[in-house]
Amino acid sequence: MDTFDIFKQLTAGVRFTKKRAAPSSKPNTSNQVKEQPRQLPSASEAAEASESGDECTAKDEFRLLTNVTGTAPTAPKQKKAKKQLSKEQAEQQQRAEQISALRKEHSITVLGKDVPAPISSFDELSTPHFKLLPRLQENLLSYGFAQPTPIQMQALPVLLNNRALMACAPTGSGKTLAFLTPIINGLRSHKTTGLRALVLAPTRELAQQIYRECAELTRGTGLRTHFISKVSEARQQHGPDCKQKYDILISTPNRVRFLLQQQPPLLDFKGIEWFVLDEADRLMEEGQNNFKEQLDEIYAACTHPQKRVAFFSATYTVPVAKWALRHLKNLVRVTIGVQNSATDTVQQELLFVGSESGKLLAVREMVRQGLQPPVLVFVQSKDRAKQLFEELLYDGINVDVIHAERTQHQRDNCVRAFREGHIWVLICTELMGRGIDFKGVNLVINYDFPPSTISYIHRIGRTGRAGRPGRAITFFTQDDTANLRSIAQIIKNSGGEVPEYMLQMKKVRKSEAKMRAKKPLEREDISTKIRPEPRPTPKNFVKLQKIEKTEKVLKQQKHKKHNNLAKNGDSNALRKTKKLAKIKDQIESKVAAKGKAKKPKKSVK
Ligand SMILES: Nc1ncnc2c1ncn2[C@@H]1O[C@H](COP(=O)(O)OP(=O)(O)OP(=O)(O)O)[C@@H](O)[C@H]1O
Repeated sequence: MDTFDIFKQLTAGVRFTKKRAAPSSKPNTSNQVKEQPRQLPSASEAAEASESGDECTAKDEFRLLTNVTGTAPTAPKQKKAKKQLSKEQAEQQQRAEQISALRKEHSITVLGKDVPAPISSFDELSTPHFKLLPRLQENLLSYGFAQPTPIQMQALPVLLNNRALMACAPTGSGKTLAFLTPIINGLRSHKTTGLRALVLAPTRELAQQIYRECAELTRGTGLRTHFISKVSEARQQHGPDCKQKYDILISTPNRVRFLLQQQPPLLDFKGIEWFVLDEADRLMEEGQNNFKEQLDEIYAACTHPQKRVAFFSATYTVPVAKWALRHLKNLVRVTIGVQNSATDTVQQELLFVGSESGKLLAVREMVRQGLQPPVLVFVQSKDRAKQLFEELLYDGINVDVIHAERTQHQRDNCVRAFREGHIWVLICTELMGRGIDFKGVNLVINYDFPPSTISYIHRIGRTGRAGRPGRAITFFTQDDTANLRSIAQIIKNSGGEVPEYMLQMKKVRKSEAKMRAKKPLEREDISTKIRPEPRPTPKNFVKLQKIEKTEKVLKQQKHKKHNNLAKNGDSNALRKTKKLAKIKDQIESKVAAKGKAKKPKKSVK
């Protein structure tokens, strides 16, 4: 009598039901692997194994039905009968275990049915299973990367198998390459039919950066990529008379929507086969001044029945995941590490600076002790960016500033100068918080406390990219304590040290956190100057400057008339002078009135 017969006798008359084991919260721990010889399956073998669903197999578990009354004695603990596996089954099981081990090693978590196996080297992409274009493979290898990053390991096979993807991986972990490679491979060669791939990013700077990477990767493939810089030029580049047809378009939602809304529309998205969102959670944000509405319109214009959709970001919010689950068929979700966490290559510090004026003192002290450029400094608004720029400029620091009020040309120059090392300290707003890949940023200073944990993760992710070490210092004052606890928690989760009291602080209500994310704190101006009189608001200031300039011109005219060099314009000039003097008076009295209502500014010196 073998174990099976004993088991049968003991359980006679008892009904069993089969239940799947609850999914583990930890990635891939269900198939605990004993030390295997570290030989990985080839990509095609691995893909087959995982397509057969092996990595999803949960342990079967028998559960006695509670309402069954039976006379059978309680069965003593039996050893589970070991099923004899065929050679083929044993090989399959071994492959599945290796896949699971590879995922575990790189903290890859997958959700979805029959998720393709990860690759462990770029060479695997040239196997017949993936059919990577030889030229694309060449371009990929020309980067000289030793191996794919974890997100590339898993996202590449998923997208090359034409699955919808929602990918979450830390900042600076190579997500751009993970979505561009499958697009290029899918399109294969140039066609004159028009646009077939659309990549959207929240800022022009990020879209331009993706465009540059795409131009590198498409070298020699014949594929044509376009980046919409100015909508005014788009008519020639995309209008009905345009002869040049592009395959891939990279842009921001507002530019694309504007072109779609023209009559007739300047873009045709019927042929879009690849729809990719970088910084997807930002693009899916709802509400005023957010992208969701524009995105809905653009998505609706992409009517190709087989379009592939991919979302990438370092952070995700619940509504985005819900949207993806509702709208995307055959979705695979990939997470590297812990969702919504900071990259562990950044050494993070929180620095109490007492008050607003303490921030300037802290920066100056850091400069005195020796800053290691390049340094990025984040402030919460363009006005504050301008103020800090003025201060640091007078300190003789090689500094520049980038914000939405600067012209596109100025913004481009600024980014270029920072990339090339001509600028050492770049002051920026949230505009540069996401996606921008400045190589080798040594330090990020959060001069103004980030409005949310999501913003914190992206801002500090401008350093410590592609496995390099980085450092981030976040200033805080008494006014910033509301978000302090959650950011301290992020630091702790990524291996940093924070004082215990911060973790014990009271949690803020969700509604308050949301409000803070939308509306930053009002802060005292950044200034060390003693200003006896309030400064005019920037708008009035520009107006006054203009008036003063015109007055100067009129004065010159008057002088010319006096010398009999000009015969006209005398009465005109007089009238104009009077009018300007009146406007000037009005502005100055307005500014003075505002100043009385305001608190007098504190000064550091
Ligand atoms: N396999 C790789 N090995 C080493 N470096 C890589 C690899 N793939 C990409 N990189 C480099 O890593 C850097 C960051 O890549 P990328 O900008 O795509 O990051 P990201 O994940 O999109 O970051 P973010 O979330 O901040 O947008 C780039 O400079 C890129 O060239």
